[in-house]
This record gives sequence, structure tokens and C-alpha cells, in this order.
Amino acid sequence: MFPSKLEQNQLKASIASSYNKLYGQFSAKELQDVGNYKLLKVVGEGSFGKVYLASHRLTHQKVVLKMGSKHDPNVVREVFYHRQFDYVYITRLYEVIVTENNVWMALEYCPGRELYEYLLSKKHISIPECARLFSQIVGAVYYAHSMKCVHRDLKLENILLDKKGQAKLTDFGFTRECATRGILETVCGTTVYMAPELIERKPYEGYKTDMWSLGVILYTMVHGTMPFDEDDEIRTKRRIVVEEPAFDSSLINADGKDLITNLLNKDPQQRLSAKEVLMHPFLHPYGASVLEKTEKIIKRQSNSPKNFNTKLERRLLKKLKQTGFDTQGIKHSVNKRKCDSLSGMWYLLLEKEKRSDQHRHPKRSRSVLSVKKVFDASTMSRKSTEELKKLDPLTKATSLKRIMSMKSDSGSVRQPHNISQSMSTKDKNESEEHVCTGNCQRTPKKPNFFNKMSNFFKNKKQPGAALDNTSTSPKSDGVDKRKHNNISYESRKNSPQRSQTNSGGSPQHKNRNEPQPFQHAVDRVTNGLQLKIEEPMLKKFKSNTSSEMSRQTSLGNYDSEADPRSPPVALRPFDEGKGEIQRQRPNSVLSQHSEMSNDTYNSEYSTDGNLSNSKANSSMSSNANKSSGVMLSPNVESVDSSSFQTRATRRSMSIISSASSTSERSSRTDSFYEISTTSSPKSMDMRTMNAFKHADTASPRMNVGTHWLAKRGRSPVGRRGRLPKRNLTRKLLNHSSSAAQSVIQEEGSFEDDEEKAAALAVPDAEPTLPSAGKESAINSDPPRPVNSMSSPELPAVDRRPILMNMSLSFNTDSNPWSNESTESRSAEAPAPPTDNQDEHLMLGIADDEDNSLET
Ligand SMILES: Nc1ncnc2c1ncn2[C@@H]1O[C@H](COP(=O)(O)OP(=O)(O)OP(=O)(O)O)[C@@H](O)[C@H]1O
Repeated sequence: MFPSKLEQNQLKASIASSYNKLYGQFSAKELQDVGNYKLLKVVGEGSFGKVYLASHRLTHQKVVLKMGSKHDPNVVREVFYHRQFDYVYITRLYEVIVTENNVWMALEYCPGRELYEYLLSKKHISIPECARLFSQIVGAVYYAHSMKCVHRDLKLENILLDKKGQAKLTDFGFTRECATRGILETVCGTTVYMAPELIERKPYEGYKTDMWSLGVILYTMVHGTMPFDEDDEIRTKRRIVVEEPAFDSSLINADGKDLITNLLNKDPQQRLSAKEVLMHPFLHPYGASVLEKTEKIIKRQSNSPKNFNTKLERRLLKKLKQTGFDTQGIKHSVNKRKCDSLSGMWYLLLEKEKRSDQHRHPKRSRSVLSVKKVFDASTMSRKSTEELKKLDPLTKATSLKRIMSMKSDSGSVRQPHNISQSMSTKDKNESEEHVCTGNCQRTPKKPNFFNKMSNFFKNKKQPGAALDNTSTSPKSDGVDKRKHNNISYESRKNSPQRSQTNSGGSPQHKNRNEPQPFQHAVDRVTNGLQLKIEEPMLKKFKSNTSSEMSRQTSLGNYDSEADPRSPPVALRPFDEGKGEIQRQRPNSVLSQHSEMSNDTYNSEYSTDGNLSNSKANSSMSSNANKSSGVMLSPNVESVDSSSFQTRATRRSMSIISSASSTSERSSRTDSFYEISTTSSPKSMDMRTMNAFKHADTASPRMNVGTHWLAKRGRSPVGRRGRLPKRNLTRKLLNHSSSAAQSVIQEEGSFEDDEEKAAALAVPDAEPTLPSAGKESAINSDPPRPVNSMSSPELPAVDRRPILMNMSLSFNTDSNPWSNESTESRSAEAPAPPTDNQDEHLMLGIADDEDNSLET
């Protein structure tokens, strides 16, 4: 029987509606999904394109999806190195998805955003917090260095804060290995963070330049201003090369000065190593703790591949197997660090499991640890409270970490401020009732546990007797307890009852056959606990100001649910002082105008007509490398405390003027890109890109063969589409110049002087702009999110890093995967295009990849 007319119409309408819906999805301009990830909103914008907050469809875990052009060698470099790193203070790269034109990186989401922005909101960071954050940053650098990799673009913008307020190093676009070549020549980084030897274009040791950048970071964190930063690029460079940093004694202590001075040493050989920095007293107690943890991680990872033998991992594997997953495939992906959909899912699930485990068993894990520590303590050599107090600070720190361990697999030492943030009012009230008063904000439950233990044994000893530490029990008499709570820890620890208990010499103890060692152990641990946790908090209270409190609040808001787009306080203009200075991002504009006078660097950037100016204003420094040609004034300006004021004023002026010159200052044209015929250190578990080749679209697929060779490299428009024309022109000048061709060549391998001279020749030819069609084609590539949010008003100052290659020829010798001679490589290389150096770069990378496939 035929449906009625009405029914037919309804059916038609329903089909049409479904059809239209599907069609709408297909034709939507805005991208909604990438691989297994659902795009939620835009959280940032990098050089490559937008950065999205996304949700993993299977696990509902939040990640950040960062897009890059598949034809950008820096993207390959970033993926290549980033996926090697598995470290708590480095953002995790879960997955890499390769589409027709783009590479998507699924990264650990850091809702705290950049350290740079955090610093803006704070104006400067207190010393204890600096020590904590900086230790984590140095830990990340130490880890990377231990893998024979240098970052080469360390800066505040490349350090993100996760939801716990921990620092995470990111952006490995300029990273390279140093296993095959210790001395590098490629100039790269961001000017204000660049070491003098880079400014002077001397061959440099990558590790040492990283250490310099760390010095700049620390200085800036403490002072809220950069050590060497002028509106004028040339002056900035001159200051980097000849001036010493000026310290504000009201903001930094002697240890801090010492550390920064050692990092900002003009002589690279005199700079501290990452390990030495972690051991520096300024970073106490955080540095030692990070060092210990990092060394454990390095040791563990240097062993064979991950063997999935933690309880959590085994449980997760079992669950996955029961659900029908190919667990062997997962293991393989993880061990090979493929960063495909399987390993991405694995890490996201593992994190989820960890979190729910912590929620399920928070008390048990603490208690188990506590009991263990108590029993361990009973076997410790007996020390009085006073002896414990006199312990070496390092020992204290270690004990602190051990005793206060909240989670056996916690990624980091818990920090007082974090804990205080996460404490509920109830917790805080409870903690006031404990022995350690308000300073003991770590775990209110923990002292309870110890005190209960202590009281239990005391009750056993003295049935019915009043507890000597009444105040320690939350259940004790209210009036006395209040009184006790008002007594400072100092007076409490010196109270007769306490010392009697601690001494273990009480007659009651002597007269009873009680397990005295255990009792002592309990008291020792309890007292040790108080002493150890008090230290950072006292420091904290000392330095607490209203801004400190606001910092805590802001850090406490690092919540994945919080809207990461809401601009932090920092983004509002500061009214006065150093805040204004920081309102601008560290100036990373590469204005290599005239100071790079006689070389490629200069010639490619001398389009602004500043050449004569700077030549007039500067003369060669006596110690400047002749070939580098950095123009330095012999009369170095003396830096004194007043320079802060001067700088602030200058900065203010520049900020006022920045509105008009922002786009110029934010020139993204000022970059060079090197090829890196990087070869992996043999000690590293380097994987070939081959792994990607066989993956399906859901899994990463990195077809490095023909694509790299056939397609154009990074377009200046793609990466710098929003630049004013002038800058674009400058960039294109570089690309079109004959000298630009030299830029693509591998560092450190000038064959002879003639070749070098040829490379440094000033190009005469004017460039041609790309056609509008080309621009629009490139610009139309990046997808838009469904609910794309407008970016907050970020300080519009350039922070683009620079990467420039100084040398000329491919040096295939540096590549252990290569069987070709330099000559044959050169012969095979196609004639370089005239307007885009990136094609050369691609070729370089393609060579690399081919080599890697050969292996
Ligand atoms: N893991 C992350 N979590 C949260 N936000 C992120 C994350 N990664 C990047 N972002 C945001 O995206 C912005 C751009 O990212 P990023 O700096 O890595 O891009 P980029 O292309 O490498 O930029 P550049 O080359 O200029 O340094 C950052 O400023 C940050 O706000």
C-alpha cells in the first residue's frame, strides 16, 4: 500500500533535510575535525598558522593542534626532534597528522599559556617562583642537551605553563643535534636572546648559546625587563656584545646575580652548563630536585624501549586488549615514537588513567607512602630535631621531596604555591589546626595521619593521660587548641612538651616497654616535616605582596575549562614602570641592517637605508670578529642603576610609537631558514620518516619523497601573509638574491675563501613580488575553525626567531646516512629557483629523508 500524499511529503522533507545537512558538512569552509580531533577554538597563532584547542574524540582529552606547512623544513625539524622528547617539562607531542598540504601536531595543552604573558601580568616574578620555574626550564634544556640536541630559540614565548603552573619547553623548529658537529655556524634565534658569538657571527657551540639565552630568560623573569634590549636593533646588538647586564639589587639577591653573570658571560667557555645551573644555590631546592628527577628519566630512557611494566600501563593494555585493540601495534608505535594515531591515543588514555587513578586513590597512595616513610625513618640514624634542622639544605630538599611525595608517579615536586591554591577553605582551616600552623599547607591530611599515629602510641603509653601535643589533634579541646594555634611554630618547637617528646628522654618513655624507636621515628619525621615544609612558605610569606597573591590566583586558574582566550591581566596596558617595558614582546626583529656590513647577512637586509646611518654611528669593535663585521662603538656606555629608568622611558616611548610601527617591528620577514642535514645522534632512538609512509590517513603519513622535491617550499606569504608590503619586499629580496642561495647551504663548510667571498657578495638584483594569485592560493589554505574565536589583543611586537645560514656548501659528510660525496650531491641538486630559498631547504631535507630511508 502506497503511503499517503502527506506521508510522502514528510519523507521527502526528511530526506532533503538529511541530504542538506551532509552537504553542508562537506562544503563547510571551516574545518571541524582533523584526524581524531575535534577542533574547539583558536588558542593562538604561530608563524605557520592558527593553533587550535581540540578534543580527542576517543578519549575526550584536550590537546592543542598546531598547523604547519608540509613544505616548511622547520616544521619537519620540529616534528623530527620534538617527538624524541619524553620529558615532564617539555610539551608532549602526541600525534602528527599529515594532510595534503599541512602537518598537524597534536600537542599537550598548556592552558597557562606563555611564560612571557605570565610575566607581563606579574611585571616581574618573585625569586622563589623564579627558582621553581627556571629549574624546570633548565631541566628541559638539560634533558635536550643530554640527547645531544640544542634548542637554539630559547625564549619566554617558547615556554608555556600547564594547568599546574609548571613550565614546559616547546617549539623545536630550530633544534638540531650536536652529536655530529659540536661547532655550529648557522645564525638563529631571536636577537635579544642571542649570545654575543652569534651576533658576531662566530662559529659557536650550541649548548653554550642555549645557556646564554637561559641567562636572558632568568634576568627577564627577575627584573621584568630584558638585559639587552633597545628599540634600535643595532644598539641592542652592541650591548649584547660589549655590555654587562645591570642588576636591580632590590629584585635580585647575590646568588641570582652570580648565576645570571655566569650565564651571561661573554666567553662561552666560562658559561655554566645546564647541570651546573641546576646545582646553583639560587635554584635551591628546586634545581637539585629537578636534576635528580631528570637524571633518572635520562637513565631510564637510555635503556631499551619502553616495556610497559608499570601497573597502570599493564592495566591499560589489558583494558585495550579486552576492547579489541591491537595492543602489539600500540606497543610498537609507542616504542618507535611514531606519533601516529595509536601512540597518540595511548598517551592520552594513559594520562586519563593516571588522573582518574589519582582521584580514586588519593588518600591511599599518600598513606602508603607515609607509612613506608615512617618505617624507613625508624631505621634511620637517630637525629634530634635540631640536627635535622642543621641538615644540609640539599639533604633537606631531598628529604622534603621524599617525605612529602604525594604521588609515586608525580611528574614534579609539588610546590607550595600550587598547593595553597588548590586548597579549599576547609583544608586551610584544617591545616591551621595542625602543628605546623599556616605554613604547613601541603597536605592537611598528612600531619593528621602522623599525629594520629603519634597520639596512638602515646595513648598506649599513657592511657588517660593528657596528650602532650594537644594542639596537634584536631579533636582536642577547642580552647587550648586555639591558643596553641596562635603560637608560632618557633615557640611550639621549642616548647617543653615538644622537646620532651622529641628528645625521647621522657621518664614515661624510659619506664615503659614501648616501641621507642618507632615513636622517635614518628616524631622525627613529623618534626622534620614541619621544618622542611616551613622553609619555602616562610620565604613565600616574606615576599608576599598583593601582586603575589594575585599571581597565585591567576595560576590557580590554569584550568582546562577556563577560557584560555580570556586575556590575562598582562594584556592590559600597564600604567607605569617596568610593566610598560614588558608590554612589548622581546624584539626579535632581525634588522641586520648595516652592522652585518660585509656579508650576506647585511647585504640581504640592507634595504632600509640604514646603512649609512649605522656606519656613521659605529665603528668596529676591537674584539669584533673582522669577518663578522659587527659594528661596535669603542666607547661602551656604562650601565648603572639609572639605566633601568632610562630604559623604561625609552620603552614607554617605543610603546607609544609602536602602534604605528608595530607592523614594521613585527616584521616576520627577517628570518632565514637553514637546511639541516641533521643526522641523528646514534645514541638517540631516531626513527626514519619511513614509518609514516605506510600509515593511512588517520595515522600520520609523511611522504617525504616527491613532495619535498616537487613543491615549493615555505612561501613568504604563507608564513608572513599579514606583513606590510615593505617587509614582504625585504623578505623577497632575500629570496631572490643570489646570496640567498648561499643561505640554504649547510652550515660550517666553506670550501675555500673564494667560495666564501662569493657567498657574501652583495646581491644587486631587485626581487620580483609573487603574483597575487599565488598569495591568495596560499592564504586560502589554512582552515578556519567552526567556532573560531578572535584572538585577544596581544602585544603586537615581533617575536619571530631568526635562522640564518652562513655557509655555502652541502656537507654530506656531516650526515652519517649519506653515502654520497659532496660533489655528487651538488651535481644532483637542481638549479635553485630564483625567488624562494625554501625550495633549496626542501631539497636539503629531502636529501636527509632519503638518506634516512636508506639506512
Ligand atoms: N601546547 C600549547 N598549549 C597552549 N597554547 C599553545 C600551545 N602551543 C602553542 N600555543 C599557543 O599558540 C601560540 C603560537 O604557538 P607557537 O609559538 O608554538 O607557534 P610558532 O609557529 O612556533 O610561533 P613562532 O615560530 O613565532 O615562535 C602560542 O603563543 C601559544 O599562545
